[in-house]
Amino acid sequence: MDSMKEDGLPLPAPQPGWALFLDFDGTLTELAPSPDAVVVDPAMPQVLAGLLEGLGGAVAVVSGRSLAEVDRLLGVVLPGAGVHGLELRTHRDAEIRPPAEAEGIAVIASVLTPLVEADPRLILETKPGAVALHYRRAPEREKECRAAMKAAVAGTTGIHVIDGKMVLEAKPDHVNKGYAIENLMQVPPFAGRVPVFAGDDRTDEDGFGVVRALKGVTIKIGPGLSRAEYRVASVEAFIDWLKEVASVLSDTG
Ligand SMILES: O=P(O)(O)OC[C@H]1O[C@H](O[C@H]2O[C@H](CO)[C@@H](O)[C@H](O)[C@H]2O)[C@H](O)[C@@H](O)[C@@H]1O
Repeated sequence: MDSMKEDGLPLPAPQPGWALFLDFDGTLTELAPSPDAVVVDPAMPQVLAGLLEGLGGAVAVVSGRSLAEVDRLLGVVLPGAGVHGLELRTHRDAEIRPPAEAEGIAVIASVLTPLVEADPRLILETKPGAVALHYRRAPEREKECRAAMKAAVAGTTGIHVIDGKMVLEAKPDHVNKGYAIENLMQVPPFAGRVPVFAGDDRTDEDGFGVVRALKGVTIKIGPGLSRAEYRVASVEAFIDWLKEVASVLSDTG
């Protein structure tokens, strides 16, 4: 296992043989008080189009959100993985491979509903095969949210809770972002390329582990312990770098 560090190397020079895997929240957009409040840089569709062209289509989004949500917010359809790898879409025009029935998720959501109904600052986000309890607008309620989520998941099987940024998510055990990247790396146009994964969150660490094992490039956005090798301070600086990558690759391509 690679060690966790608070710092990292400055971002590397772009390479045409990369396969680029991008987290969404905290990587392609600044975090916002609620999932619906994020604002995507209006230049993003053009930047992504440039990256797709420069990297032979090997650009994917790997998000905790559903792919339908990411498509709507980005305004561009990319190959990728949603709900931490539960949903997979290997090509831009392929159908989303739907998650297998996650027994228990509906039960967890119904157990948590009274808590959220009693405090409008809390948000229950239901996704295909997973459910997230957000406490960003009520950080002082973190402990109660943890206890409620733990109680809701007790008695279900094959489901565990992951810690995101002011969110607790219940999802099936068998998937994570590392699994998603491994799957995408087996199909064209990703196969045979060097994987590059950028993310900001604890849930991205599984992806960093897999990409490091594949001798790829791992990029952490913002502060916090990470096993990523490279580090960039902010979403803004990362998006500037993506713009530069798109421009360099179009000049050399
Ligand atoms: O894997 P990601 O694409 O980074 O998605 C992780 C989770 O992101 C969203 O929640 C986070 O962003 C919200 C909007 O900025 C913020 O309000 C919340 O506190 C963050 O945890 C999303 O709502 C989740 O479904 C994703 O799993």
